[in-house]
Amino acid sequence: MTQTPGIVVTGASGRMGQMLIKTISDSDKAHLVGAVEQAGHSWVGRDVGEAMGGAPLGVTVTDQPLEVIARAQAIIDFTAPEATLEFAALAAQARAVHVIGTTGMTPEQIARLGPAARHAVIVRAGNMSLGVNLLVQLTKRVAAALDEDFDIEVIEAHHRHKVDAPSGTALMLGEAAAEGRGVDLADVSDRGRDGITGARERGHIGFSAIRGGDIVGEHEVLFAADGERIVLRHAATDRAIFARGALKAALWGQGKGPGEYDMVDVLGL
Ligand SMILES: NC(=O)C1=CN([C@@H]2O[C@H](COP(=O)(O)OP(=O)(O)OC[C@H]3O[C@@H](n4cnc5c(N)ncnc54)[C@H](OP(=O)(O)O)[C@@H]3O)[C@@H](O)[C@H]2O)C=CC1
Ligand SMILES: O=C(O)C1=N[C@H](C(=O)O)C[C@H](O)C1
Repeated sequence: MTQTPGIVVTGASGRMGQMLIKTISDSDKAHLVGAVEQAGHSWVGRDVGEAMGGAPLGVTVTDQPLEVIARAQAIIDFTAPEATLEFAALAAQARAVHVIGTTGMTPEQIARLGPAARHAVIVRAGNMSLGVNLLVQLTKRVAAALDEDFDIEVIEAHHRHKVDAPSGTALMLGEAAAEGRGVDLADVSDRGRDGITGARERGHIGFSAIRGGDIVGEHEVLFAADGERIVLRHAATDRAIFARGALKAALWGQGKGPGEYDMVDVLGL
């Protein structure tokens, strides 16, 4: 029988880490070969299934990522920017597909993924769901069809624990709107308005972030003109959509040439 790809999950105890472990364990297309946490974490040395409060999965949580990545065909990584850069180097060494869901990376940190992508496949997206990646395409089309009489605003809402803003998804949507308009987002981006900001500048793309409760992730792209408004909206109600997308990316990357890819490549949108 052909063996399915073995996958390592980093940030195993995290909200996404646990969802990924469940998704991989339930899948017949891949199997879990490693679960990584930081040194000193209370889960290290325990069976990851038991640590999650369920049945044993036969995988012990480790703080030695290279040991498990060396035996894996893919690593799925929803952690934090500097950790992701370290995992990228290890995945490149092992020639394992590195699926990156981590958001909040600066342009400099993203550029530092370049050397790893010369040796291995990297699939990175601020949102791994089918719905959001479709919304990105729609945003690009709508922005291309409208002129600057329509003000573009990206509004996002997330749970109280989220540490980065605007969300990775909001930035993807902003980039798509800017691309549709044929402008560089860095030149037209309005972030964090407060105080006497002056009137809105024509052609700018604004961002607003709401944080509260257990909101999984909601995104709206507003095109507002005199006399009419268009609203494109996505609401995530279950983190499983991100985990399913990430697993799809890990499988899609098998046998692909080294390089940087995103979910538009994976989903063929
Ligand atoms: N692209 C997408 O579709 C999605 C992206 N995300 C992004 O994924 C990331 C994680 O989100 P979420 O699961 O909610 O966050 P959590 O805080 O619940 O989990 C983060 C995990 O990463 C671990 N971690 C943090 N720093 C390091 C490090 N230096 N080395 C190793 N492990 C580390 C944490 O360990 P510890 O507990 O020890 O701190 C924790 O287990 C965020 O950037 C979020 O925006 C989230 C959902 C969807
Ligand atoms: O931190 C989260 O939770 C999420 N992060 C991603 C983002 O920054 O857009 C994706 C999703 O919205 C959930």
